[in-house]
Amino acid sequence: MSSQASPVKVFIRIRPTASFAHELIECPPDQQTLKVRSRKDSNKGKRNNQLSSWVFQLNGVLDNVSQEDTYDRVARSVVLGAFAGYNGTIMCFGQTGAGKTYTMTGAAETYKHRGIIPRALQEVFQEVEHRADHTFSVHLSFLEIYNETMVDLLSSIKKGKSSNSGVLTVIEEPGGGVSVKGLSLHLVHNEEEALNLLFEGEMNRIIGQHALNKHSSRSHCIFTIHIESRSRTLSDAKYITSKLNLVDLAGSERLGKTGSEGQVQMEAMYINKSLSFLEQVILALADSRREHVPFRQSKLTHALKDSLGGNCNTVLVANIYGEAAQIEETLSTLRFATRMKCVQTKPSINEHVDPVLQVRRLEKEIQFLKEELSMCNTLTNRVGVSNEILSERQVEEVRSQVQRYLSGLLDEIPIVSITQIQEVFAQFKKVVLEQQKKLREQLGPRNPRVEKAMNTTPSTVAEVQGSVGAVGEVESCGYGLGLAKSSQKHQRNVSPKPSKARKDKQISRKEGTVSQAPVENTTVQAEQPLNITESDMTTHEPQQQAPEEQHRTDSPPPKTEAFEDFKAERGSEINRILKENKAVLSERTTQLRILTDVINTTKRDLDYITYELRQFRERKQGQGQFVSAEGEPVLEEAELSLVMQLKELKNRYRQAYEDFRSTKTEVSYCQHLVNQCRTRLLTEFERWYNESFLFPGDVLSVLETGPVRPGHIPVDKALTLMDDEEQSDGLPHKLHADSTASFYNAYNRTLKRVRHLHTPDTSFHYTALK
Ligand SMILES: Nc1ncnc2c1ncn2[C@@H]1O[C@H](COP(=O)(O)OP(=O)(O)OP(=O)(O)O)[C@@H](O)[C@H]1O
Repeated sequence: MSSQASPVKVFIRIRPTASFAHELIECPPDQQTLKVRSRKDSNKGKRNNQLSSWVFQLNGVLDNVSQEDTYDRVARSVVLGAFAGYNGTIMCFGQTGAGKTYTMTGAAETYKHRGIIPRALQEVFQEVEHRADHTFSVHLSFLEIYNETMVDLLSSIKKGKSSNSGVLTVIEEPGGGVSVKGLSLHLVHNEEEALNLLFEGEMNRIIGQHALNKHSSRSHCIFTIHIESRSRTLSDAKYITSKLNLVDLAGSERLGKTGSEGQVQMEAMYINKSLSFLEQVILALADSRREHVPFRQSKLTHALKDSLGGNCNTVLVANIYGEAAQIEETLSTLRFATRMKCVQTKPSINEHVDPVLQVRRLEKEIQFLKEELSMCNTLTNRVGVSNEILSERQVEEVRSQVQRYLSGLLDEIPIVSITQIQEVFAQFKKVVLEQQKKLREQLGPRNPRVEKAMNTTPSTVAEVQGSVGAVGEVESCGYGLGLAKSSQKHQRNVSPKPSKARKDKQISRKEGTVSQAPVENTTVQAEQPLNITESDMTTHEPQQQAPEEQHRTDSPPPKTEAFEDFKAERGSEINRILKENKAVLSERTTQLRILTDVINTTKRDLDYITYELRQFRERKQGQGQFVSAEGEPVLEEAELSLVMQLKELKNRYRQAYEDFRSTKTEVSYCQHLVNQCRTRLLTEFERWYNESFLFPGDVLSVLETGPVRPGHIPVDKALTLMDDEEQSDGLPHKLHADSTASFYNAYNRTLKRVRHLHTPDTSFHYTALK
């Protein structure tokens, strides 16, 4: 539970005395300030006449305050906080004989002078009685730390709950709290039982005698009240716990003042040492820059770890003398108290869930839901529907249904109940996993990339089955997944849906006069110049994916999308070259068409003039021949004109035919380049797609040793594409495939050379390449 930091509350309690040093200690009426003066120069260790003064701001100064008022001001809120689930710690600190035990336990012989512990016990049991809507259990423990040894002050009491009868050890709990393993816990039902234990423990405390206190406590004591509270009204598995640590620390003492000797002196050394560790912990806690707090240095600081730096409401009572003789120790105590004020704790409610009750509650809820479901089924005439866990026989029946469904013997699996549906899914999953396993075995030794590809869950069982040793789904534009059987041939026009790009092309064909011939069959036929088409400009763009392919999750992206991505990124350069080649091809094709028209027109004109000339000559034959004065035959003007026309047309025809032939060569060459680029684009895309989404390169090489899949050009062929072309196509220009850039440069250079070979007076000029 979230909590806010709150500082430790600090009170000063002054032991009443007849010789109160009014000139040195002043208690202003606000009861929260203490002014102290001292004549002693603490640096030099000797008295002088200079007065030093200090002002201490505290949460309360208890001067001549009764035990009852002390309890009310110091302890009441902490005790009541325990009923809300907050841990609380109240501890008394101070010089030996200053009144710590008096404050904490009080004078046992007088009821009126009883201290915080008996009053807290009284309050606890009063609250237990008042809070009838809760059940409480109260346990007590009483720990003494004497000369760095932990002692269970209630170990002599029978019936105590103890996790260990041997040595006591401080253990740290998961939430940051601490507990003492082996310390006995005693269930108490009322105040009296609790007080019995308190007094029993007090009796067992080690008491010593020295100059300042006849009954000096020689140990630190932690009396703990453990409270557990559960609601009677709510059938809740939640419950809260809290513990109240009531700590009576041993008093600091100056051996010179107490005159301790022997055992008491040794005890004093232990006490002072552990109090010094306590001061170090407080200093560390008060300094926000300190990362480490040395709690484990002593048993006392370790046992008080959660009281000092944990989720606890913590209050310190610093007990001091009012006499001038103890002013130095008083100042020392007040300085410690001031530091303690800087320590922050984070009180939070200790709420728990009882696992047994939780299970019981959930069982009840399940039962209730079952009854409600059964009622629902009855109301909707679904009698006999059971949502119980399926028996082995029923599971077997579902398995059989799934098998028959997968093999096509069963059209659908009837839905019977939720549990049956879940079992159907489980059986499907089994089938998928089995198929994956088989596939792995077929692909040979484990390969992380194969694993990755295999772990991509296919969308359907059929898909998995289809991919095992059989041809994959023939995707649009001839792309295939999986291995192709040798018997399976590629059918180019399988896909029923044209891609958007293809649709666009078809629209443009309608508008123009473009042939519908498929790409593979496109060749530029020199013998049929009039049939030159633009169909070779059609790209091999992938067609629309099948719908189920599009909606697959955890599967490779549709090839149409992937191809578009590929063209925009990885294959952008080759795609750009392809586009430019196609543009040049288009331009040359247009030129070729124009030349064809010119040739045809010229030929028609030639035929016509030839015919006219023949007619003219036939007519002339009957009229005789004109001759010149020298007797040479002379052409009439009309005949001469026809002859001149004929000559000119022949020249034009010859020139046009020459141009046509060279343009046709260019078209042929451009077409070849376009095909080459396209093949390369598709090959590289195919490889990229397979490597990126399907199989790693080494698997590909295995796959590609078999027959060529539909639309799939073997990778080794693709890689040696340029070499193959150099050897086999007989092109006059060498193509260098070091990179797409050099490829394109070579292409441009070739075109320029072809252009240069043409005579400048040709009627048809090449458009400059970009
Ligand atoms: N506020 C008080 N009113 C009346 N008597 C007091 C008060 N404070 C202390 N005393 C008396 O002073 C004596 C010493 O007190 P106490 O034993 O509580 O000191 P202490 O701090 O516990 O000493 P030590 O550290 O040596 O155990 C006791 O006789 C006690 O009754």
